[in-house]
Amino acid sequence: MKIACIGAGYVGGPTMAMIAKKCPEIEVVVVDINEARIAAWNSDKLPIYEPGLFEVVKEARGRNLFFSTDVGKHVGEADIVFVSVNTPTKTSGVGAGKAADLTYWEGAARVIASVSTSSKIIVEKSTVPVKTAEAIEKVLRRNCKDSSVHFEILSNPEFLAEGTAIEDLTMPDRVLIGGKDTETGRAAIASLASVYAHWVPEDRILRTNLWSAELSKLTANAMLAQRISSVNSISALCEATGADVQQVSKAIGTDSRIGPKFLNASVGFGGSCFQKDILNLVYICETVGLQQVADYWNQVILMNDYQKDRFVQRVISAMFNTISKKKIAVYGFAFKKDTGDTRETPAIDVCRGLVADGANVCVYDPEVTDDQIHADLTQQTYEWYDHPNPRSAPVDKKAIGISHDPMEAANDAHAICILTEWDEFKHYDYQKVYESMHKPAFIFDGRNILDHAKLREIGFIVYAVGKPLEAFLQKEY
Ligand SMILES: NC(=O)c1ccc[n+]([C@@H]2O[C@H](COP(=O)([O-])OP(=O)(O)OC[C@H]3O[C@@H](n4cnc5c(N)ncnc54)[C@H](O)[C@@H]3O)[C@@H](O)[C@H]2O)c1
Ligand SMILES: O=c1ccn([C@@H]2O[C@H](COP(=O)(O)OP(=O)(O)O[C@H]3O[C@H](CO)[C@@H](O)[C@H](O)[C@H]3O)[C@@H](O)[C@H]2O)c(=O)[nH]1
Repeated sequence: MKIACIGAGYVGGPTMAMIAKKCPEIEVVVVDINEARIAAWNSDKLPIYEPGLFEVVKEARGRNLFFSTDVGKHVGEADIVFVSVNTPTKTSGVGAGKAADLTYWEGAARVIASVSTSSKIIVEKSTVPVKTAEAIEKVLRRNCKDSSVHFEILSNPEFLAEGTAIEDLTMPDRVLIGGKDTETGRAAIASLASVYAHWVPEDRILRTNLWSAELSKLTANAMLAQRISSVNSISALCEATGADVQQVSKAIGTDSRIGPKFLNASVGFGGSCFQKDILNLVYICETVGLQQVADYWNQVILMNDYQKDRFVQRVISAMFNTISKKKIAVYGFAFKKDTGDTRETPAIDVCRGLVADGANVCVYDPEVTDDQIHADLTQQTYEWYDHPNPRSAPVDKKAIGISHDPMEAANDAHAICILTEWDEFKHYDYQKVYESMHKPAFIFDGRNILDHAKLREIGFIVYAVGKPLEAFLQKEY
């Protein structure tokens, strides 16, 4: 069996590496139009940072795992073609700011059609709107010159999270395969299931119809993001009342119907998926006339925007309503720990908000590159139609410092903002950090990862999301 995967990104690379590792008899080729990305996959410096990924790639690369820019050749030869291209939110035209942009998906489908001389199973790995399979099938059918070629489309959404991709792929909670309830549909599902069955227990391979699989992916992300927005909304109430959001999360999370995961209050959720997929869900609801359902899910995003903005307001008000010309160290720029990915990271909005109020930020992140930080903060980003962020304007490069040393970043600073939960932040010598800062020295813990009592003993004024406000902050706010 030969597998090709179109799209060598955060999903295509790790998922195919895992299939190649677990199925040595299957040839797996990951193809992409981005030459630099393919070159990086073929090198010792992979294009994405993901714990454990390099070991998996190294084991299979050159044996039965290959990375190539020759899209036509490898797709043409494959029995199964995974499509894991990007499906970002549309930024212009009908549905701008909400609908998924399927340009890359359709482009991939047209390539598949044009090079296919044998029948193939086409697997939707990208996250797509419900009914995409139907549209893609039409594109494939109408563009393939050989009428004897049959395309069977399956939906096999990916649930890995960045930072834990290898863990998630090694032991997935489930593998979801949606397909048609026809003879060829059932055969295709069985064929794809046999690939995963190399390492995934049979009872974790779920089979559904196409539309359920497509919708399950959007729903899973919406529900996960909703939990974060819910707990973040409660964090604001905790600060107003003296309750402690971590105690509340623990108390509710021990209820087995609620469960303990995804209840960490934070500066807001980021990442390339949650916002995009909820907007997509909202758009689908609107197009089928379900405005109340659309409004319900849109609120998850509005609450996330509120949380990011609330954090910036806290910083400003705590620091006597002026952060003009004050140096603020930002610890963490990635949207979560153990990744170098900054897509939709809350750090963008927070840094822009701080700079808009006159601060000089100095960013330290162990994985994100300087170029990425500069690009994220200085380039024009899309103004979301339904939730424009007043603090989202690009900022001047001069107001952004970047340091590769956390001690240096904090030196002469008035405040530190913790925006990513990198483990190393817990182990710094905060006594030394304190001594190098202006007084009063503030720490704004947007991830609740530090030892706040110890920091207060040292002399810091500490704000932590959803935790009881210390007297100093109550007076200032
Ligand atoms: N990032 C995640 O953690 C994650 C998890 C689950 C699902 N998803 C979904 O998976 C999809 C891919 O996400 P990603 O983060 O891997 O995106 P990505 O941007 O990292 O990678 C997509 C790749 O596809 C390539 N590409 C686009 N059109 C192409 C074409 N016609 N031919 C060849 N290559 C082409 C691009 O060059 C790019 O390298 C999205 O739909 C996303 O929503 C992402
Ligand atoms: O209790 C929590 C958990 C997460 N987050 C934040 O939420 C965002 C997303 O985190 P996470 O879901 O762990 O990472 P992603 O890589 O975005 O993974 C999500 O999005 C992927 C893309 O669709 C899905 O495949 C995954 O199942 C889904 O978890 C990050 O900013 C986290 O810091 C919180 O603030 N509090």
